[in-house]
Amino acid sequence: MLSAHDVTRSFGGLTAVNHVSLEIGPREIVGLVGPNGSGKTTLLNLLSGFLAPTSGEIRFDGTAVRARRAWQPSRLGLRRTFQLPKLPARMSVLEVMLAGGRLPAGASPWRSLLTPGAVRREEAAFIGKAMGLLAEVDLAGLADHPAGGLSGGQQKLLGLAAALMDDPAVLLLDEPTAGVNPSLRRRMADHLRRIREGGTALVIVEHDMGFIGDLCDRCLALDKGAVIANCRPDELSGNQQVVEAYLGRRRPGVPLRVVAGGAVAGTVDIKTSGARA
Ligand SMILES: Nc1ncnc2c1ncn2[C@@H]1O[C@H](COP(=O)(O)OP(=O)(O)OP(=O)(O)O)[C@@H](O)[C@H]1O
Repeated sequence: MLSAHDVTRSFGGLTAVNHVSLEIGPREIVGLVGPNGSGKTTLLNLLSGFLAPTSGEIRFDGTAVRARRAWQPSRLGLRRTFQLPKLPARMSVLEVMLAGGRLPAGASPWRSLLTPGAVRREEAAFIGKAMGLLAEVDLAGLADHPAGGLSGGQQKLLGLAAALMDDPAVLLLDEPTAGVNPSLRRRMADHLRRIREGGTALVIVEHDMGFIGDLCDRCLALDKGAVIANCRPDELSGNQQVVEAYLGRRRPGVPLRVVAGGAVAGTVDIKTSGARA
């Protein structure tokens, strides 16, 4: 459905994404993991049509995704969230939601004049959908508040809810759990599973390996811009290349610090901080 064909993206002399080819299938949940600076966000930007590749091509259902035509990726059914969302501060939470979706057909002035009852019903359904999505992320009570007044975690949740207004075919999420409290993280995981059941494929950049293990069917691990593993989340810790990417090359006698645990039994939490051997 969504695919990358030998995609490279450079910034000056730095190659952030290096000859990556991949395929995301319908209703798949795929995690993008890797150490800091390994190219995850750049790859997400490329897949979502937010950034153009230096070489190679991104395709969605056979159509080339064109970053230069800003409206095209979302028309195709690709939506994304940001690591640090920049929401219009003065718009209310509900207005941000309504701006996230395509307007009902009633937006046409002629239709509003000729069939006002039908238009009112469509608008009520549109607002009802927005309120339902806000309720899923505990923000329905803040619908009239300015979006700029929300906490960082709440702004991320609003970004997620707004991205769902159009029922995207593929939703790409950049670190969705950063700044979100643990109980809401669990609800977010349930919510993302329901989104998949509704027919949307998910690509998730995330450092929380418990969240990844809990949710993803498959993981792509990146190192220095290249894909070094394409496997189930529980297979990551047994992959020597992945372990070395996180921890650095093993010196003789220095144990690998891969710590079992995380949010779900059987998943593996690869600790990155201060762990370079
Ligand atoms: N717009 C840009 N201009 C120059 N260099 C960039 C730009 N965007 C990313 N890079 C560089 O590309 C490399 C990959 O960055 P990227 O943000 O994709 O990594 P990441 O895996 O998402 O990192 P993190 O986990 O820390 O968010 C880094 O060296 C980064 O400095």
